[in-house]
Amino acid sequence: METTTLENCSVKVALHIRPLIDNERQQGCRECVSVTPGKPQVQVGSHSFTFDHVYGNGGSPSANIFEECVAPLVDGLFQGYNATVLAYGQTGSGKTYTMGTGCSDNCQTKLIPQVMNALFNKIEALKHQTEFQLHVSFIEILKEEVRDLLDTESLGKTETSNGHSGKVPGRSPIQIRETSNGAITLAGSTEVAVSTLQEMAACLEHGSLSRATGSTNMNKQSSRSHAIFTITLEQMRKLHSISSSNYTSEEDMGEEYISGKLHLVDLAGSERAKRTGSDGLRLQEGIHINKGLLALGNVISALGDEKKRKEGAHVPYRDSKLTRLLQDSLGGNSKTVMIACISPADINAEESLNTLKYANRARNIQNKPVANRDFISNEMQQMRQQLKYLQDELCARGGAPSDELRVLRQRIAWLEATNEDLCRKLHEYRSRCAFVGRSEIDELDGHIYHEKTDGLERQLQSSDSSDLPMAESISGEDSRETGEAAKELEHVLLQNRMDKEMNELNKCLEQKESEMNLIGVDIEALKQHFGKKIMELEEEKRTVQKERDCLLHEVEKLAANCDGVQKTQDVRVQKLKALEAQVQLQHKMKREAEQFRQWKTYREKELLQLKKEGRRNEYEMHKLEALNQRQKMVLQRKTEEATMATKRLKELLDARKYSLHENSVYANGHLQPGKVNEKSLHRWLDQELEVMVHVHEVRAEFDKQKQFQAALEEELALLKQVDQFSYGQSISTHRSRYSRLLSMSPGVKVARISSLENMLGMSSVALKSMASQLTGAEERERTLNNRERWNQLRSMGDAKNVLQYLFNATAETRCQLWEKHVELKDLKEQLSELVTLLQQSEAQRKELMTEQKTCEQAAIVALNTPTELEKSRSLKHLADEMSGPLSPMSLPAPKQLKFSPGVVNGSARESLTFVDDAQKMIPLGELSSKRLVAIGQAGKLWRWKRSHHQWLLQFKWKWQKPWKLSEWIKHSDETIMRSRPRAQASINMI
Ligand SMILES: Nc1ncnc2c1ncn2[C@@H]1O[C@H](COP(=O)(O)OP(=O)(O)OP(=O)(O)O)[C@@H](O)[C@H]1O
Repeated sequence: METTTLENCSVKVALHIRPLIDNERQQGCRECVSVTPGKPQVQVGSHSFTFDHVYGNGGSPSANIFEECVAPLVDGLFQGYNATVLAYGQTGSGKTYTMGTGCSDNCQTKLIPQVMNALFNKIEALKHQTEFQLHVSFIEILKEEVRDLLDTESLGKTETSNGHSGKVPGRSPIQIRETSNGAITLAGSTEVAVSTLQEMAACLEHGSLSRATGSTNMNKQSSRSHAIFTITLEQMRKLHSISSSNYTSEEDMGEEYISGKLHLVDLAGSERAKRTGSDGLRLQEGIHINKGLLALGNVISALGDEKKRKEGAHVPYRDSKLTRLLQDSLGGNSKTVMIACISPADINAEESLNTLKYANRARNIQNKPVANRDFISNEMQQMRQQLKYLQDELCARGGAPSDELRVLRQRIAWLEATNEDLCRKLHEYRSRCAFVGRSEIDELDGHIYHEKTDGLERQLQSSDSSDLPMAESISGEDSRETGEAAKELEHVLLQNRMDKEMNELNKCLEQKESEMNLIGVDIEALKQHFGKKIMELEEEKRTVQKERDCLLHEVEKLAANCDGVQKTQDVRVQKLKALEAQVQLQHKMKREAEQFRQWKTYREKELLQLKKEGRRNEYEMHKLEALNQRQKMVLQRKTEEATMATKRLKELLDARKYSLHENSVYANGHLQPGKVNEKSLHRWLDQELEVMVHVHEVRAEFDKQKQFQAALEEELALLKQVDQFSYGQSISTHRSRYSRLLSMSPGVKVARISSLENMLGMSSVALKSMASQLTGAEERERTLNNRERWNQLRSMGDAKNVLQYLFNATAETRCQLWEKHVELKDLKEQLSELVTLLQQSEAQRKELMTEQKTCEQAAIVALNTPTELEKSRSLKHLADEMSGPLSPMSLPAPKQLKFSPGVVNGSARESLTFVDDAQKMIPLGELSSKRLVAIGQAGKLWRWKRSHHQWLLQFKWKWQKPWKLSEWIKHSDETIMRSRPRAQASINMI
């Protein structure tokens, strides 16, 4: 196989930004990717990237991808260049959508169907000079195993209950091999020969349906494997010498064999388990997907780094099956286009940035496209000569009869024309013949006619079925004879017909005349009969007219008599009408008054309602303002924290750069090894650890911020949807959670939406800045983790030193951890004590409430006390009961109050009872003995005091401050309420 090599050509990268999808819109996501107008350039936050093409979201229309990026590869395939189209991007970014590998209905806007169309159109155009053979294969890499998507048998067997692969007994898995000339092949994969577009489309559809997909939080139909659809085109092209001027003299120079492969790759998307919500099988798949993509990233990094490339650094193709299979496409002999797919949503900013960085790096990869051509000269030449010899011989044999053939053709044409003419005439005769049959032409004429027509028909038939010599016999003479006979026959027929018509008309005339004679008698009789009838009717008419005149006359007379009566009646009728009108007016007025009343009530109600609503809105507005304020403060705090963390991280990263520089200075021999080195190593290690901790901190802040943003977005989306909720199932499912939103008035809703959007904007900015720091830092961490971190250590001494330092640090950290553990345990114990205290104080509060009620009732009863004397007596009694000192002054003596000792629920209690005038006992409540004693001991003075016509029980607490009992209870309530959040916080902490 001879190969033609093109100059180095770099991997072309096209960026495809899909529009926001429904799911993202519902979450209230905003676009965070902007395209520079007229340039293939995009910005995400402070980052800017340039590609070969940018499609969607303000860039070129997506429909141009095929023409601008893929069609040149299809053309190259016909020249023998291998090609690869690679769709790369995070999960849900639109790779499958763009490629069309998930498309069962062969949608023509996707890339693979367009490739197939272009391929077959070109084959159709070239097929007269080239022989084509097409093969397709379709494989997927699922969990580091290559599966054949076109091998129905093995797929059927491998399918397990969860729809994913297992090993097939007896069938060896597909192996990746490298041929002697370095090409990568798949041993054991099915290669289906196709000759039509439909067959190829069927292969694509069939394989797409067999591909492993599953649902994740980020994509309902997420591809769980990397899929490669490969089209192999083989051509055998005839070569002709350039000097030949015309076709016949063109000299055959042999044939050229050209082959090319086009790989159409739809990668599975990178994913974060946290966001996809994957677990179990999906998580496993995700891990494998990310591993494959990481390996691809490493290959791209190795190839994209110019320095490494020049040094001929190792490219880790063998780290995964994916990179092994794409070896030709990345840095190999293929023409490659990478289509980097991203989502424009701010929620995906971090992932999109990663994709953009990788894609940007891929632009630096240099490929060396090679055309695969071969001249199969000798054997083919021989065969061609043989063919030519045979063709010549055929020509020599077939050349003589060509004149004869021409004459024969002319004859056939002439005969066909004659035949047509005769057929037309025959048709005319046949129709006339039918007419003759109907007019009952006499037998003789019929006989003549039939004989003639039969003769003619026979003639025609003979001419119809005649072969060539027979056809020659029908010459001009025969046709003249036929014409004369036809004219004769026509004339005879016409005559007969006219005779017959004449006879018939005569007959008709005779018949009519005889009828007229018969009818003539009857008409006279009928005339007489009807004349009589008319006379009778005229007479009757006259009689009826006379009767009518008489009756009219009588009516006129009667009318003249009734005139007086009529007048009175008219007056009455008028009065009645007036009355009726009055009544109706009254009714109307009543109705209107009623309507007015109803309207007024309705309006008043409405007004009330509006006022109520206004108040409610005002209240809501205040509440919302408070909420907005609170949330803004939280957001501000979070943003500040995030900014601080990001800033610290940035400082650390800068410091690390400096320390690396320091180390490398030492490594270059500028500094003396020894103490300085040791210290700088320790400093370096501290910084490394601190960077790790800060990356962790920023990541945690980032996640928190994202959660906060997600909550805001959810609320915003719901607020926007609220109006669309019909009172049905959706409202019932959301009501409990979002009743507050559902009952919001429009004004409040608008205010809330704008405040949410404001906050989202702030949050989006913070997220973007964190994402940009994080991607850089995490990527560096990954690289360092892989190999580079420990490159700082130059000797065993350094390594030991660092190890010792690390050991000390770990030991110290563990000791601190242990101390923290002990502290935590103490805290827990304190907390449980607090909880008990809380419970006790809650019980006390309840008890005090009951007491307050009892005392208040007692005070009310005391109001009815008749004399001061009785009051003081009664108070003395009360004081005795309470075993506390009492002031005798101004105390009421509620003779009706009685304390009686008793036991309730195992504790001593005093029942306070009111005895009314009829000596009826009315229970008022209970005071625990303990409480009474406590009050008695603590209180220095009890007194009843009259103020504002109300008796209130007061006592002095130990610090001599006078307290109302209700105030005292309130005070203890507040104490409990104050201690509650602290206790709750402690519980949460534990
Ligand atoms: N250009 C686009 N226009 C409209 N919708 C799109 C576009 N690209 C993708 N989508 C929609 O986005 C969703 C995700 O697309 P797709 O399945 O192609 O993503 P993917 O990158 O292949 O994901 P995965 O890696 O998980 O398989 C689908 O619902 C798809 O219809």
